[in-house]
Amino acid sequence: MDLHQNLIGGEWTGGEDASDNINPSDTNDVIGRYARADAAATREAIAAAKAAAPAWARSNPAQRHAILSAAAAEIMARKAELGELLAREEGKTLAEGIGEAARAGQIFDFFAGETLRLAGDVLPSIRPNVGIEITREPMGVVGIITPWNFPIAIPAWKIAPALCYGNTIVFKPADLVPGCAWAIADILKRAGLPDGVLNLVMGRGSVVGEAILDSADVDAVTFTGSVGTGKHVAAKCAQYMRKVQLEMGGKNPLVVLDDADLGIAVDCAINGAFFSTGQRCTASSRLIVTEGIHDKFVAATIDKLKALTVDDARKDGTHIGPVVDQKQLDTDLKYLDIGRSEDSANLAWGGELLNRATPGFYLQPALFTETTNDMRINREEIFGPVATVIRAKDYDEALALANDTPFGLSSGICTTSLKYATHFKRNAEAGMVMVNLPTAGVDPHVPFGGRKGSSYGPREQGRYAAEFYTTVKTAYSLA
Ligand SMILES: NC(=O)C1=CN([C@@H]2O[C@H](COP(=O)(O)OP(=O)(O)OC[C@H]3O[C@@H](n4cnc5c(N)ncnc54)[C@H](OP(=O)(O)O)[C@@H]3O)[C@@H](O)[C@H]2O)C=CC1
Ligand SMILES: O=C(O)CCC(=O)C(=O)O
Repeated sequence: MDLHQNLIGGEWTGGEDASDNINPSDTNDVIGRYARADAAATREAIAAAKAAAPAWARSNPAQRHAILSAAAAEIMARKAELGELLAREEGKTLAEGIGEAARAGQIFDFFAGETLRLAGDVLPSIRPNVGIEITREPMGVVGIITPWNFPIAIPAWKIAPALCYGNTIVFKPADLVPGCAWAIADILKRAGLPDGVLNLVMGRGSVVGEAILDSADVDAVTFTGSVGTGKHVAAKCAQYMRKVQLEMGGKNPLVVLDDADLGIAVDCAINGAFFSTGQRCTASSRLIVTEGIHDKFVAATIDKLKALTVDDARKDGTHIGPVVDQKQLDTDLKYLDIGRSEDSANLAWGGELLNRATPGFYLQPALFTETTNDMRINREEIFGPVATVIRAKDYDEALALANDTPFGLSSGICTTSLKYATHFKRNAEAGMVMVNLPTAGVDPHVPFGGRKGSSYGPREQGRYAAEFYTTVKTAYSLA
């Protein structure tokens, strides 16, 4: 079986230690073998990124544009193949996998354009004959640590802006999904990225991740993953006074008001809570529903859930693929038990393990009703196909419940009232607000991120990405 090596200083290298990339829809299916770097190899990658940094920082916008555009074009041209790889290694459905690959292409395309729009300010000083220039410079070496749930889009939305703004990279993808990460590195190398500008170091967080965090030569770290690891990353970065950006969990509410269009509300709930097997930090895990529509909404949602097909991610007709691995499945099952043990909570549908033609991590989507916001299933991120319904007496109570969470990533409302939609947009304590749309599923060219325990540091994506990937310089000169 082909060994996929790490990319360090422009050379494909390593692989003495390697892991099998396993298909969660069929655990007998090994996608390939992928190298696992150790701390020494990670330090080499950091040294390569450091050595490449001055030249890349001075590279001209046309060169960066050409490379990012070529990568975008190749990702787009290969979106079906890359989407299939994604579905095979992560368990998203084929349609979702292809959609995510296309999104990665759009992100590279966006930042290719941004290379040609880099700008600064020229200002007069309050002193006579003095001029001021405000410019943005790259941070230097950026450590990129990504999770398993968006194996191509999240690396794309960290790598593309890092390169656009002139940084070099040490990229550590999640150990569970090295396939898409390797494909991106391969595409960028062939697109003409100079040696050492992007270094791929696959392997474990406890080894590769720690080596990145422990290096004084890494100037900034961007991380997406769990709250626990995120806090650890932030603490380590503080020791080095290093810039850090964290995207972590969510416990995103979808408020459904009496005046909502029932069809839209149910579609938003099904999509937001259960698509991508609920493994999205933007998933609508809390459905907050007012009294007048509650019973109709629950009945219609369960009808739709009954019609969903849970099966092999790449099979025609599959709506929901498997859970990503045994560890995440165990977490989902643990929270199902926690929910079942709550006094009032009622597991109204789902939660059963499913057998399919191949051995995989198949779990029936689950809906708890009659839950209260203080239950653990409503406080803690589950990250699986499990959602809850919470009753609210009116809009004011629904808004208060929506905001009563340690998280603040995405918040949604289904209503036909302009008054409530407008009030919710202003008062939802979240980085992203959705009106009559699922809480998950965002555009590639606008800021992404949250508040409270969900995010830390500057926003990702769109032009706002410049805040993290650059540092501002103010230069004064006597005319
Ligand atoms: N907000 C989000 O988008 C995501 C949230 N999660 C949440 O996290 C839970 C657990 O998922 P998990 O994959 O374990 O999340 P982690 O936070 O552990 O993993 C995210 C990334 O951090 C790496 N990492 C782990 N430990 C360290 C460390 N000590 N230093 C540096 N990097 C490290 C991981 O490496 P490795 O390759 O070893 O995993 C991975 O690349 C999920 O159930 C879910 O609740 C998970 C994924 C995404
Ligand atoms: O909902 C989306 O489109 C993005 C979600 C995401 O980035 C995540 O779950 O990590």
